[in-house]
Amino acid sequence: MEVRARAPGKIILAGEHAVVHGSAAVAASIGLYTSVSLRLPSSDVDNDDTLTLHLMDVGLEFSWPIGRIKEILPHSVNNDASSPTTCSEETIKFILTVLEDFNIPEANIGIASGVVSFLWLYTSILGNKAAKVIVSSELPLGSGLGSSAAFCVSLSGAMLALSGSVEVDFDQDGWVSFGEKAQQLANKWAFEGEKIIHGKPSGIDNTVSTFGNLIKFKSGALTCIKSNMTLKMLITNTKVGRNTKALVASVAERKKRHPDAMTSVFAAVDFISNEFASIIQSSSNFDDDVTNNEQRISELMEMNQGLLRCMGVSHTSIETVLQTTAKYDLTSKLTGAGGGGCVLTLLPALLSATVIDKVIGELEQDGFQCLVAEIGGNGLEFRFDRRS
Ligand SMILES: Nc1ncnc2c1ncn2[C@@H]1O[C@H](COP(=O)(O)OP(=O)(O)OP(=O)(O)O)[C@@H](O)[C@H]1O
Ligand SMILES: C[C@@](O)(CCO)CC(=O)[O-]
Ligand SMILES: [Mg+2]
Repeated sequence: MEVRARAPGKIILAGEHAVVHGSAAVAASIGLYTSVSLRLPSSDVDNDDTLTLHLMDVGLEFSWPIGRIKEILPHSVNNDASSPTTCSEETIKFILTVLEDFNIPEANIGIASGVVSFLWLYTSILGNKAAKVIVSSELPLGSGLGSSAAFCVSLSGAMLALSGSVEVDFDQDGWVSFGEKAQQLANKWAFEGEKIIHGKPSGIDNTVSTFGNLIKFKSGALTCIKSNMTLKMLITNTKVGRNTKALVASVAERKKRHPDAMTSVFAAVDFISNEFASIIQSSSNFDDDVTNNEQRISELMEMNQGLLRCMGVSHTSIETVLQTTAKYDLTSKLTGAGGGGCVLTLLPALLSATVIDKVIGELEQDGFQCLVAEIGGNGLEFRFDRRS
């Protein structure tokens, strides 16, 4: 039997990093997905008694005999899909040493934490069943668009769908959402996966990937934002690689060194995110209101970027994007963990297509990659392939 699941990436409109320290943040899902195909053997002939993980985006395949899985992760014998549990530091370190056998190329070394996350989720949710799992993504990996969360959410969704622990309708055609209870459980498991990749995640990325749309998030609590404002953002990928875990840890270190100053920075971000959320929530479609709201949002983005600089997570490539877009009177801020990765630029509703083309042309000439993605679409979805 085969199930497919997909989960979207995200942009953070305001509040990244500060959200890890209890401030509010605003995020939206984007129409770029990570997809998982999970196939359990349907007959003994099919069953070669191995667990295989194929990561298409990096061209790597991992495979373990089920006997080895039981040795590495003995909890797989008594797994309980209904109660999400945290993988201990000790177990993470142990699995990382086991993965040394695969000689993961240096350029893809960050993938190891994704594989640990996969193994933890798989053995916790499906125990030690043989299976073939294939992951592919439309998202750039490690660029601030929530690829790690989309990875963990889509895996958790596919695994839960075949676990027997959530109700799923096998008879529906096309992509369907899970019921609320199953969504909550997938989100909790994905958070456990994110902990392995991020160290200390706030939970905003897995939450927006699971539930989709526009959300405000603070101290683990989600508020859905209903907005009729058409927010248009240009996403520019600086293509400078970075690692969210290291950046989150560096902000925590800075907070230890300057607790009062950093607490004030986080408090300022909290005000910015709350104001951002209330503007997009209350917006009307009258031209004057739209322009006024866009000006306010643009100022909040500028302030948020300044505070992200205070946290030490901007980068020369990000500053170059900011300077280029400023030439066209456009405001930008980094999105996600920063340190490279992606930058958002607000595209006002009345901005002409000619100007947009010019900005994109100039950014691409600098070697950056521009993406235009739909904001605020669906979250986690699944579908069954009845032929298998
Ligand atoms: N499609 C994928 N295939 C394999 N591993 C993936 C995939 N997507 C994400 N990962 C894992 O997630 C890691 C990247 O996560 P990281 O949190 O650093 O970046 P991000 O999630 O793209 O950005 P941000 O957290 O700032 O939104 C990869 O190194 C890998 O371990
Ligand atoms: C940098 C951060 O705030 C967002 C990464 O997309 C980390 C997190 O909230 O887990
Ligand atoms: Mg991430």
